Amino acid sequence: ATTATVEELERLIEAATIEANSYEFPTNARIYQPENNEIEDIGSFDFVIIGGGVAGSVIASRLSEIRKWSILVLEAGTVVNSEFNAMLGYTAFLALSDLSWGFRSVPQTTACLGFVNQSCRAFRARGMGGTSLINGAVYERGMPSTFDEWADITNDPTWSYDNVLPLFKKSEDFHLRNPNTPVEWEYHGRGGYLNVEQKIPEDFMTTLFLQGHRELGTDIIDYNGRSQLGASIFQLYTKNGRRQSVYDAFLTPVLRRQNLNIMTESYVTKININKLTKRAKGVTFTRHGRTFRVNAAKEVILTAGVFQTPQILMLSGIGPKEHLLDMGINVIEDLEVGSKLKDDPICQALYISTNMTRPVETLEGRLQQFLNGEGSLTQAYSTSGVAFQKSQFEEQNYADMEFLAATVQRSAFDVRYAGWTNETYDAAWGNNTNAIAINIHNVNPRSSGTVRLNSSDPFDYPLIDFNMMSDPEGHDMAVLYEGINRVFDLLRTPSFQKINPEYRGSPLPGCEDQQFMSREYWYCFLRQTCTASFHVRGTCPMGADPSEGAIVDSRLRVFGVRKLRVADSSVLPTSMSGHPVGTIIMIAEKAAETIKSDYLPYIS
Ligand SMILES: Cc1cc2nc3c(=O)[nH]c(=O)nc-3n(C[C@H](O)[C@H](O)[C@H](O)COP(=O)(O)OP(=O)(O)OC[C@H]3O[C@@H](n4cnc5c(N)ncnc54)[C@H](O)[C@@H]3O)c2cc1C
Repeated sequence: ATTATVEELERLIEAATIEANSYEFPTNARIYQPENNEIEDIGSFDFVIIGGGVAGSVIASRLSEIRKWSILVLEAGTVVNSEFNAMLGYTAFLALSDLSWGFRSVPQTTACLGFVNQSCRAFRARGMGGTSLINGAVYERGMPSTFDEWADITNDPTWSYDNVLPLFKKSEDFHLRNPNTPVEWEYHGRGGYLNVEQKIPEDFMTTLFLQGHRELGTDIIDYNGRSQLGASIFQLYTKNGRRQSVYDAFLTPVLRRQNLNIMTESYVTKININKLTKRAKGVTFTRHGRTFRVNAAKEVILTAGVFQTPQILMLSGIGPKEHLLDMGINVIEDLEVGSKLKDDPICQALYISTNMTRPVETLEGRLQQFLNGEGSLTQAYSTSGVAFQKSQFEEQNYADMEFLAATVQRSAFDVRYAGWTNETYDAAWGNNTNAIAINIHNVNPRSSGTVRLNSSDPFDYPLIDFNMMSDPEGHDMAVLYEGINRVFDLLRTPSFQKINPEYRGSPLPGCEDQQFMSREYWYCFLRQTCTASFHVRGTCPMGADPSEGAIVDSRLRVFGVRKLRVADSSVLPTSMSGHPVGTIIMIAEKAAETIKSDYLPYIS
């Protein structure tokens, strides 16, 4: 609920627009640098959690249920409490604000070629709630068989879908707002911390998207039910149309717990590990120009996200031996940390002209709708239709393509947000009018990249190399090209034909030598326009064998180091074909249950 008025929201939007259009991203973390070399000890907590993001918030909430345990969360950002942030419709503005770490990839050679410096944006947020402060709030779990595969990879049946489904349900409070959405109730939870709902009212484009898919013979499904394959409507973890960060959902209700301690603006530089016993003893962090050391009586739990979790491990001596030695860091454990970075390439540049006229909506009208929990500002994407499909190359039963429909307008802001070069954007846009875009994700790619240290200085940003669409067999490119053909199939359906769709892009810079709209042209188009979808994972994958690249075991313990767990997006051992927050929350729930069973003998 809010007491804000339309006028107050208008003022917030004005201020955020100015900030988003002028914000310069930091290129390092020097704002956290201490003023001197003194280190102050601040005592001991049972569990020290590094990073109060999605996973960190869930784990802190669940561990602090045990009143005799003291919990400390160290988070680099602050607690964010702004009415502006509640409006999902302004999500892109939040990524261009000081909530954003401002990471970018190193220059790429196989994707993001039409972006400034051939670099993909790598948005991550700081603040309690982590990247859920700036994300699209889509709630999705992936295919049930993903988790059976995780059980095989880890040799641990507790990761099978039957065993993790109760954890998904435990977190969830599902509400059916749009009755057109099929729901398989047995897969949904009620009464959990995380409200899940759909945007209302359903917009024209969503209805059209579903109708077009029906005409192609695609089932309309609950993608969080028994199968993910089909077309559907987004499930969002918003509450009455307002952003609900994972901090809002899991920690705000329990802040009164005396054993729960949260220190914001606290930047962790190192996990302190006894070199002889290889036991994590505690953590060093900086805060307001000073350096502190805190002891972890039971464990250190690392949830600093997919880029900074591996960075902190490497700074602490856990990582690929050669790389650590190059950086002048003493090696405590030689593990392939940061060596399997994965993100899903997304092509958002397939703009299609239509004869659709948009309903005229005033800002005041949209804000009024938002205050009633409805309308375009309650969702990050312009429409709610989504389809998960299998390409001809997918040998198992996973979705490897995701399609979203968007209504779009030519906008300098989009260029800035995505990091396009103007030339590529202008050519992709071409002569479009009343455009829509059908976005294509490859949600099960084979290519992977790396996260490495830039130096041994904890205030340098890590080096992020996505290396998307680089697999030698060309599988990822072939899937995306099939995606382009499927978009044109959708546009040929009777429902879409009514809006007179037409491709009116111009030849892209760098692709002039290819015959326009030939297969070779589209391959070039994809390399120029595909970028990261921010569903990054896998920098510390879970597995059974560190010699095969696993960093944590099935109980999320770092191999070879005692009293240290990793429990965030870094540990996903495979893709879960889509938007990861639902799965990361489940992993965090499982981490908390595992820790409880390790320390409390009466819990099995
Ligand atoms: C623009 C955008 C849209 C997205 N949309 C969706 C979506 O709709 N649905 C979905 O499922 N996923 C979405 N995602 C992805 C999703 O938000 C992330 O996968 C998820 O938040 C990762 O959770 P995490 O716990 O691993 O890390 P985070 O949530 O990123 O949390 C890590 C926390 O650690 C803190 N931290 C890092 N380093 C330090 C340090 N040295 N010291 C102290 N604290 C530190 C950070 O400040 C942060 O708060 C989106 C991402 C982006 C960027």
